[in-house]
Amino acid sequence: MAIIEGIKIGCQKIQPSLSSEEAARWLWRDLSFNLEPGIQLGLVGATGTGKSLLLRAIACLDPLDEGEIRYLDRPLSAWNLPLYRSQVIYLHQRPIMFEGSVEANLKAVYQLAINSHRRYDPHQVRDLLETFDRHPDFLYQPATNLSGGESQLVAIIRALQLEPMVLLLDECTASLDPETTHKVEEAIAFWLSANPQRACIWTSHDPQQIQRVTNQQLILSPYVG
Ligand SMILES: Nc1ncnc2c1ncn2[C@@H]1O[C@H](COP(=O)(O)OP(=O)(O)OP(=O)(O)O)[C@@H](O)[C@H]1O
Repeated sequence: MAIIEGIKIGCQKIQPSLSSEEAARWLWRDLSFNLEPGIQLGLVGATGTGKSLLLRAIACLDPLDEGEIRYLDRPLSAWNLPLYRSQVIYLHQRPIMFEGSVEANLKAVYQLAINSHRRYDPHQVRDLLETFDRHPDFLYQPATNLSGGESQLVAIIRALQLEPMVLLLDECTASLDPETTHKVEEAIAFWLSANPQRACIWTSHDPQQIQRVTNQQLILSPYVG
């Protein structure tokens, strides 16, 4: 059974400056896909074809205009949203950091009611920091002063510590150097291998990365209606 299934989904781009007939055009339509367990799916398409929008729709952050997305064979509307979002995590290219230290940012997710049964695990976090060659003192840095790449690392650790089932990786290594990018790819592969039911979707502007890490690809083409 697919973990996530898109059934004839469509999304329109709203262009308020245009006349009403032209104002809404389909970015993608009649799009169907399956995300199977164990798969790293590459979402491929030119700039502006709606890759981020598709990941955000899967994460239930943007609505669809047509069709249905299902998680574990149930429509997203049938899921408790916080529970769904704790299992299917979207990683933004420019993650938002809260005021406070890196560690405060990592701990913040445990204040959500859906994670109240979990505890922040300093050993797990230190292991992840080590994986990414970060000194433990990194935890005490003010998170709002981090570089783009450092913020991406914090966002990746923040997600991995929650042991989600699906990661939606939206150019999540775009600001990292090649060596750290490889370490992130390895950490994602390790996370995936720890549970055969897990899967992830990558977008990247680096075709080599898509070739390297993904074992299936979904090509988004501009919709011609
Ligand atoms: N919620 C939304 N509803 C409709 N259209 C949107 C929405 N959010 C963004 N768009 C538009 O959809 C188009 C596709 O944006 P998106 O960021 O998904 O593209 P992308 O394929 O990820 O591009 P890139 O490769 O540059 O990252 C853009 O023109 C954007 O303005």
